[in-house]
Amino acid sequence: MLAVHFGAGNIGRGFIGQLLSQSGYEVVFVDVNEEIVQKLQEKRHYRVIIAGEQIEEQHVYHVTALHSVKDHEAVLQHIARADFVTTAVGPNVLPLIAPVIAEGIRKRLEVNRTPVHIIACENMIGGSSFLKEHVWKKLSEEEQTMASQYCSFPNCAVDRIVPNQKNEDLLSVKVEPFFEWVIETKQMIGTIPPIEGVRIVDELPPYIERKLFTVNTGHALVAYLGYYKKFFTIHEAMKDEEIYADVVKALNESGRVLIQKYGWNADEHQIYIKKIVQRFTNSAITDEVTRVGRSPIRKLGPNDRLISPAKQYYDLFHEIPSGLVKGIAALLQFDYQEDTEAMELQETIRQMGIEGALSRYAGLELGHPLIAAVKTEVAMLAKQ
Ligand SMILES: NC(=O)c1ccc[n+]([C@@H]2O[C@H](COP(=O)([O-])OP(=O)(O)OC[C@H]3O[C@@H](n4cnc5c(N)ncnc54)[C@H](O)[C@@H]3O)[C@@H](O)[C@H]2O)c1
Ligand SMILES: O=P(O)(O)OC[C@@H](O)[C@@H](O)[C@H](O)[C@H](O)CO
Repeated sequence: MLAVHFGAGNIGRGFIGQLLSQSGYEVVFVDVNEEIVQKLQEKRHYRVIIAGEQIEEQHVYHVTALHSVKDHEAVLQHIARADFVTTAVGPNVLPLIAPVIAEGIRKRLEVNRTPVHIIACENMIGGSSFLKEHVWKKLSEEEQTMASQYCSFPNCAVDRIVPNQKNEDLLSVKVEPFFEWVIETKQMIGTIPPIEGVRIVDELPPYIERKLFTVNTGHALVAYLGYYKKFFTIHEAMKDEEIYADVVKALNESGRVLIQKYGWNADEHQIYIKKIVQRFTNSAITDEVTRVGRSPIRKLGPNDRLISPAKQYYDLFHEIPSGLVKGIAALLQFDYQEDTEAMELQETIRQMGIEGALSRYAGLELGHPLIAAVKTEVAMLAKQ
């Protein structure tokens, strides 16, 4: 059994690769980082350090790697044989890897007419569908028709906090104990081969929105408010009583939307929120606010973790969700110089103002009541 996984980074090694390997798959990572690729080829093994109240080590075997440009032909051959093709490269990179996946599918159609599941494990709604759109652009109509019989792109939600790594050896990954991987079966071709620990559901939207609008919404608030107050890590920022209270407030707002929209049980959702808030306080991992706040333009998107729940809240309840609005205001202050999106966002705010930036990146129409609320919150933050 073979899995080809694009992106041997934090979540790739620390979660997807680990689960696939433990489920009996030979895992071939594909990456552009030559150092990581070489080390994986050499060692064919790495450690996952599970850091909670206790520290536990798990060993991941039967892994290797290919360079996505230098080993192009080998990547295609592996896609042609794989049972799974998975990705964890970041939403903005999916269009860049789509051409090689399309070529791999083309090769596969020549030599192997069995189903393959192509799954984007990214923090976004409809990640695999988005990848499919880009792959399809590279195939002819005839190839698309053939590929439709064998290649499915099930959407999924993945959850495990994996910080940037600072270990002695390059391949080890320190992760939190919690994990969740939910895959949607709708429109799947054939049955999904078993992967240990994966939950299979008919319809993904309730699960991906619950994850993105709780874990990632809360995480974004801690990151941006923490950065604003000059905290270095997420767990340090969570010790600030005001930030803690702001996170809980915003999660109750997104929770109100999720409960109303999907019928989640209110008491169970409170337990879910508590568990997530507790995960953010884990001091056994060092997760920098700048990692969690990375790519603020992506995070300001209309379907992403702050704007989508805020807009849905306003549309459903005709009230301003002041906790979520504070998170958006804090995002607009994120001026981390090493983050190119943060720099672009700051430049846009300088040129077009907050209203212009929210209209351009968040898709809020000029005059939307959320814009005025964000502006008020930005002014309040400035007074602190
Ligand atoms: N880290 C987490 O806690 C976490 C949890 C859940 C989901 N995710 C999602 O997983 C994705 C990856 O996040 P991450 O934290 O692992 O990031 P990361 O930067 O650690 O890993 C991304 C990897 O992709 C590789 N890459 C970049 N361009 C590539 C290309 N063209 N071809 C092949 N590989 C390429 C990079 O070299 C890197 O190794 C993101 O969408 C993120 O939202 C992350
Ligand atoms: O990966 P991003 O940039 O979309 O979001 C940053 C973090 O919130 C994220 O990586 C979480 O750690 C992860 O989603 C937990 O499952």
